[in-house]
Amino acid sequence: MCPLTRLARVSAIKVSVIGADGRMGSEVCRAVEAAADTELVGRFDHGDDLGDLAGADVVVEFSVPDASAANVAHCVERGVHVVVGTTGWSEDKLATLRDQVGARPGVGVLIAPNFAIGAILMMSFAQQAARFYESVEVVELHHPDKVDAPSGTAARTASLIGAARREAGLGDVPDATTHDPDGARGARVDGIPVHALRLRGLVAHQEVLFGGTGELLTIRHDSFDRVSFMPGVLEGVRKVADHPGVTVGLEHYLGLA
Ligand SMILES: NC(=O)C1=CN([C@@H]2O[C@H](COP(=O)(O)OP(=O)(O)OC[C@H]3O[C@@H](n4cnc5c(N)ncnc54)[C@H](O)[C@@H]3O)[C@@H](O)[C@H]2O)C=CC1
Ligand SMILES: O=C(O)C1=N[C@H](C(=O)O)C[C@H](O)C1
Repeated sequence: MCPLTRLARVSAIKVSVIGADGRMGSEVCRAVEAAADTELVGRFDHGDDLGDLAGADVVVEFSVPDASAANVAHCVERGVHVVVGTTGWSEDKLATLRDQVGARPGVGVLIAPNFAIGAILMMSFAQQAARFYESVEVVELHHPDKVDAPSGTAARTASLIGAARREAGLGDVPDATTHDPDGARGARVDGIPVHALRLRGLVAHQEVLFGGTGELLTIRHDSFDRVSFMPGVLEGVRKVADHPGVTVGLEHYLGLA
């Protein structure tokens, strides 16, 4: 860390939250207010003028997939670091963001499909296991108010598994299905079947099932409460300034990638 950055960190990190009235945004506001080294300076939601972002050093963005890219671009243009939890970051959107951030050297953007430490480990374990199993499917389970499917976590998990399988020279997952008019076999992400369940009472859950001859390995993670995401969000807020450019996945801040 450069001496100037260390000096700046003596005072609390000024944080604004976009999507502050939402389930995650409101939890983030509470966590930022409760932490000794962060100060909540701004709360923004749909229809608000983001302006100078209330003078924030770091913005935390949890809105909706259709709005996130424009919100993040607004922050980057003003030289403000951003920690993004919103889903829906396609390769195209990421490429545009990388260009925007490239024009603002020193600005850091963290895009994390999931901030829960157990979910990050689940993805890492799944990536490790992928080359050993002929079959794999991802099942994500969420609250029924979630607007996107499959979840960002499931899509990322499937992409990591797909890449690991290709690297290991594995072919397609075995599946004799020829007749599935209603899509009962789920979606495919990078060739990996992904199934999305929506049930009242749930928060955020995922199973990754690996099948081999005579055995099944199941890796499961459950977030029972949105507080599970907060240590990861705060870690992102503390470290984003030290990671200029665009980073996808909190694992890169945790020494796991
Ligand atoms: N990365 C992670 O660990 C997690 C990510 N998420 C993701 O975060 C996002 C938000 O999830 P929830 O908080 O459950 O949704 P939510 O629907 O409760 O909150 C979204 C908020 O964004 C606001 N909003 C809508 N359009 C906006 C705009 N143009 N500018 C600013 N604010 C706007 C809404 O009014 C609402 O208050 C989703 O994409 C979800 O998948 C959710 C949980 C954990
Ligand atoms: O909408 C949610 O709730 C969640 N969204 C993220 C996702 O789509 O992966 C993270 C977590 O699963 C909760």
